[in-house]
Amino acid sequence: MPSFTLQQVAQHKSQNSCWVIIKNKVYDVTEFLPEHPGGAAIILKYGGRDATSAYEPIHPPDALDKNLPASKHLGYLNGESINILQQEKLKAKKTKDERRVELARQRMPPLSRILSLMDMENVARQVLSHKALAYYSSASDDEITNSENARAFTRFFFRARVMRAVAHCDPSTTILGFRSSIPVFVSGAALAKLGHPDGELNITRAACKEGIIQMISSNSSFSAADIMASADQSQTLFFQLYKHRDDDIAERRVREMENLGYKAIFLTVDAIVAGNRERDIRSPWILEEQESGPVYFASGTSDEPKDGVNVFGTAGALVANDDRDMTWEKTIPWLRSITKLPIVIKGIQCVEDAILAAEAKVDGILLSNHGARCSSLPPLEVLYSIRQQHPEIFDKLEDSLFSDPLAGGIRRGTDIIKAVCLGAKAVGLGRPFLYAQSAYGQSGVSKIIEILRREVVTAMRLVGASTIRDLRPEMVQRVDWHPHVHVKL
Ligand code: HEM
Ligand SMILES: Cc1cc2nc3c(=O)[nH]c(=O)nc-3n(C[C@H](O)[C@H](O)[C@H](O)COP(=O)(O)O)c2cc1C
Repeated sequence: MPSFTLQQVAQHKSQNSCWVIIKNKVYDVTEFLPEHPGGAAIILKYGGRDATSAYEPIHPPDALDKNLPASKHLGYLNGESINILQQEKLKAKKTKDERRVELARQRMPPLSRILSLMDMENVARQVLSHKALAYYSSASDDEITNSENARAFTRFFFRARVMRAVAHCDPSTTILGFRSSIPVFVSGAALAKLGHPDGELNITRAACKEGIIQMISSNSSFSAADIMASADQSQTLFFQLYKHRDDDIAERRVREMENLGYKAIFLTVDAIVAGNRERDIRSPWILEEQESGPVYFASGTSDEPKDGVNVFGTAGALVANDDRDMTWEKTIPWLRSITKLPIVIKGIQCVEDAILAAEAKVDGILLSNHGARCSSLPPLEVLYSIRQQHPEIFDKLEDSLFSDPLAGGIRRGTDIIKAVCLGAKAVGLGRPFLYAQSAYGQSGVSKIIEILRREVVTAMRLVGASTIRDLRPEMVQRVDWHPHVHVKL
C-alpha cells in the first residue's frame, strides 16, 4: 500500500476531495460524506488531517471496514509523518476539561471505600469528561421521569416474613434459561469507550468473573465480534438490536449475531427516535465557553450555526436509520422467520403492550423507559399494574424481565428484590455499569456486582427468602403516602 506525508493528505480537505487519517491510515471519504450518519460537516472539519481522537471513542472499530470500500483505504502515513503526529499530540495544549479529569483521576478513592452504587456514581461524575457525563447521565426533557423512576421504589415496602431458615441463601437464577449468579444483567448501553479506553470489554470480563449476563448495545463502541472474542467460551451474551429500516441489512445483522454466538435478541422499541436530552445537546457549548469565555447574542446578525443545532445530541444520529414502522403484525413474524434465538421486546411501557407482546408469542419483555430517556411511567409501576390487572401475563411469558430506572432507580439490592417479588425474572442496569467501568475499569464493574450480590442476599434473608423462588408478590406492599393537602378556598 502506498504511503503519504501529512502535506499530501492536507491537500484533500474539501467536499470535492476529502481525506482523513485514522490510526495512521489514510482514507478517502469524499463519496461517503453525504452518507455519514453524523453529517458531512463534522467529517469535513477533520478533512486533510488526523481525526483519530474524534473518531475513536464513538465508532466501532469495524465501522470503516464495513462502510468504506477497500479502494477508499488509500494507504498509510509515512514514518516521519507518524512521528510528527505523535510529537504534536504530546505538545498539544490540554483543554480545561482534560486537565480537570486528569486531576480528578489522581484523587480517586481506593475501591475498598466504595460501599454502594451511588458511591461509584459519585466518583464517576468527578472523573468523566464533560461530554461523556452529559451523554451518560442525560434524560428526557426536564429529567423528571428520571427522578420518578427512582422515587417509584420508595412507594413499595417489604412485608417481611420471619422465623424462616435463611442461613443458606442462594440468589442465583436463570434468564431465558441461562444461569446468572444474581437476578441482574447488564442492559445494553451505547459508547462505553467514551468513559474508558477498554469500554465494553471491561464489562464483558467482569460479567464473566461474576457470573452475570451482558447484553451488548447495537451501538457499542467495540464491535460485536471484538466483544465476543474477549468473552469466555462459557459466557452468555445477549444482543440488543436497533432494527435498521432496510430489512435485508437488519437480517444480516441478526444472522451475524447468531453466528458470533449471541444467545438472544433484545429488540429495542422505545427509542425509534432519540429522546430530547438537553444536558447532552448543551455539552459542546459548555465546553466551548469553558475554553474561550461566554458567547453572547450578536445583535443585528444571524448567529444561527450554518448546519443548525444538533438537537439529537451524542449518538442521536445513531438511530437515524432505524425502522420507525415496526408493528406487532409485521416485525415479530419477520424476526421469528430469520432467527431461532429467543426474542425479547425491550421497551414495553404499559400493560396494553405487555398483553400484545404475550399474544405475539415473544419469549420475554423488558419493561423499560430507556433509563428515562423517554418520558413514560416508571417501569416498576408498569410491573405493578401488570401484577394487579393481568397476572396471567407472567405465565404466558417465559421471561417477563424488568429493567430500568436511572441514576437512583435500581441502585440497591432491595430495589432488585422488590421487582423480583412483583414478578420480574431479573433486572437490567445501564448507567451503573458505564460509571463503574469509566472510573475503575474491569475492577469497578466487578465491585458493583459484588455490592449488589451482598445487598441482594441481605434483602432476601431479611424478607425470609432462601431462594429466588421464595420471593412472592405478597412480600411487597405499595404504600402511597400522599399528603392530604387541604386547600383553603
Ligand atoms: C471516515 C471517517 C470518519 C470520521 C472522521 C468521523 C467523524 C465523526 C465525528 C467527529 C462525529 C461526531 C462526534 C460527536 O458528536 O462528538 C461522528 C459521528 C458519527 N459517525 Fe462518524 N466519522 C467517520 C466515519 C464514520 C463511519 C464509517 C460511520 C459508520 C457508518 C460513522 C458513523 C457515525 C455516526 C452514527 C455518528 C453519530 C454519532 C452521534 O450522533 O454522535 N462515522 N463521526
Ligand atoms: C448512556 C445510555 C446509553 C444507552 N444506550 C442504549 C442502547 O444503545 N440501546 C438500548 O436498547 N438501550 C440503551 N440504553 C438504555 C439501557 O439499556 C437501559 O434501559 C437503561 O440504561 C436502564 O436505566 P439505568 O441506566 O438507570 O440503569 C442506554 C441508556 C443510557 C443511559
